Amino acid sequence: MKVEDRIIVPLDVPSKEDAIALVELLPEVSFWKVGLELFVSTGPEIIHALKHRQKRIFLDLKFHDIPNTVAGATRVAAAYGVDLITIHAVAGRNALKRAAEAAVEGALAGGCPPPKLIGITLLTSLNSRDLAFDLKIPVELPEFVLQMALLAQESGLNGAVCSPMEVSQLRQVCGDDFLLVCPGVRPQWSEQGDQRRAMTPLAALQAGADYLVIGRPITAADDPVAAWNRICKELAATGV
Ligand SMILES: O=c1ccn([C@@H]2O[C@H](COP(=O)(O)O)[C@@H](O)[C@H]2O)c(=O)[nH]1
Repeated sequence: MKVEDRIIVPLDVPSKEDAIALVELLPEVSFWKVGLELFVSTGPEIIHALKHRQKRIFLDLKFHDIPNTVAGATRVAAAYGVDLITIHAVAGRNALKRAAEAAVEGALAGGCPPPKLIGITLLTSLNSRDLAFDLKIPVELPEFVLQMALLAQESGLNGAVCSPMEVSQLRQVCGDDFLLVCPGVRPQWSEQGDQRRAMTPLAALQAGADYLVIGRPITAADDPVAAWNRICKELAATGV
């Protein structure tokens, strides 16, 4: 796969019009992420619009609820024919297992291939201090992320979302077939914003990430096309 096809760009915008404007501005982006803001605004309309343009879709709604509710939401989302769906691993083993079953049922009902389900381990906007002092989780951050990834894997999910800082450990323990998707990716020339566990695109890929999620360094740049080209050029130059 070409390196640019391993970059997922989030459509973190408030309307369908804004989203389509970005998609048309960046025709070389093949994989787009639809998150909470856009989906709350447009519902499945944006999914249909992206599919109509032959784009791959990461539906990042981060389901986190009781098993019956997570399963119901996953079943409906899987029928849209999206490629990736996120569920918080802390929803628990039963919710994750029910989601894995529901994804297959939903895809069958929608007549499309089942999406890959990936578990959120720990949001990349959180650091060790947040984990220990605010969330009161008495486990070192890398260990917590690993345990959440293993829970996702044991429950039948296809992969996990983690920061580039944990990807190498997860790759080693979870194996090559477990999909690792990394937000918290920042080129050296961009601002960190609210990301707390960030690394560069090259470092994330070298550590073993399958996909990178890179948003504001591209979409909030003065010239998004130039920012996209710069990231792709920098990666291509390294031969990753
Ligand atoms: O742990 C997570 C899970 C999801 N995200 C999402 O990724 C993008 C990152 O956007 P940037 O603009 O590159 O920060 C965003 O849509 C988040 O909802 C994450 O950042 N961390």
